[in-house]
Amino acid sequence: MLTVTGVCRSAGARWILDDVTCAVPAGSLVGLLGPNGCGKTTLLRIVARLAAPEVGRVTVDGDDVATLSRTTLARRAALLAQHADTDLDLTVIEVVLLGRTPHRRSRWADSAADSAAATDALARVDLDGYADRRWHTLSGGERQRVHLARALAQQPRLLLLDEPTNHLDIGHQLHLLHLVRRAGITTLAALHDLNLAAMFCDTVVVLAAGQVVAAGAPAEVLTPHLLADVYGVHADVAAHPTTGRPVITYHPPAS
Ligand SMILES: Nc1ncnc2c1ncn2[C@@H]1O[C@H](COP(=O)(O)OP(=O)(O)OP(=O)(O)O)[C@@H](O)[C@H]1O
Repeated sequence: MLTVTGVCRSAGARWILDDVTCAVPAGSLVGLLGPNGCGKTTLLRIVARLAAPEVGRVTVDGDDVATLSRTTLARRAALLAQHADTDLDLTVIEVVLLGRTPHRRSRWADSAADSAAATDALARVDLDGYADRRWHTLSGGERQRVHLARALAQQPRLLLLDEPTNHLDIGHQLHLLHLVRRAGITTLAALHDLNLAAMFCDTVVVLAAGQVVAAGAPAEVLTPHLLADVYGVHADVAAHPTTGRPVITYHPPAS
């Protein structure tokens, strides 16, 4: 389980996260929503301890992340960053094996378990046969899937995803979120596509200007009123005939 309690973070003279409290129950997928610049990436980075909060606390399975060693935290939590890239001339399997770093017994050799975890992770993102391809020859969507494979190979208890469906075609967007949901890993995912969030997330947390303005089941939170308030858009929200989950149809802006 992930808990975030009273987290504040400033940049210059303003708060970019202002008293943020939220939780991701064990095994659930929580969508972190909100418009550009509302603080989603900053919050994910604080949970991954790439940035520190000025106030507040983050715990993973009961332990304050500030007290965990880098290796212990890396064994527990994997972050798929928004603009993950590498300039190194690596093959796909070498990138995926980077996810094994916190588990390695030897700095120099991959164990059978490392190789098995990496090969399995590549298959799960639908990239069998890509192991020996060079990273720089991959398309944007293929790179995104390799990065997810790296995070899965890390075998984390907590998965932090920053816009994981970026660059992916609709088939792979659905496949990725289905995969994440079925993996049963405690996951906090920043998402811009509200229909995908509604389809896959157990609950959603909506940030606006660094504050939590709504949290709960997608059907409770994703109302026309909230979409107008937070995103400034007009939309109809209907219940899916089979799942009951919200389906959003946007209206073009009035000219
Ligand atoms: N180092 C920094 N210095 C100044 N401002 C910053 C810094 N880091 C983030 N910000 C600002 O904090 C706010 C939150 O940024 P953040 O990247 O967390 O937003 P986001 O919700 O992930 O946005 P997006 O949906 O566009 O990716 C933005 O206004 C951003 O410009």
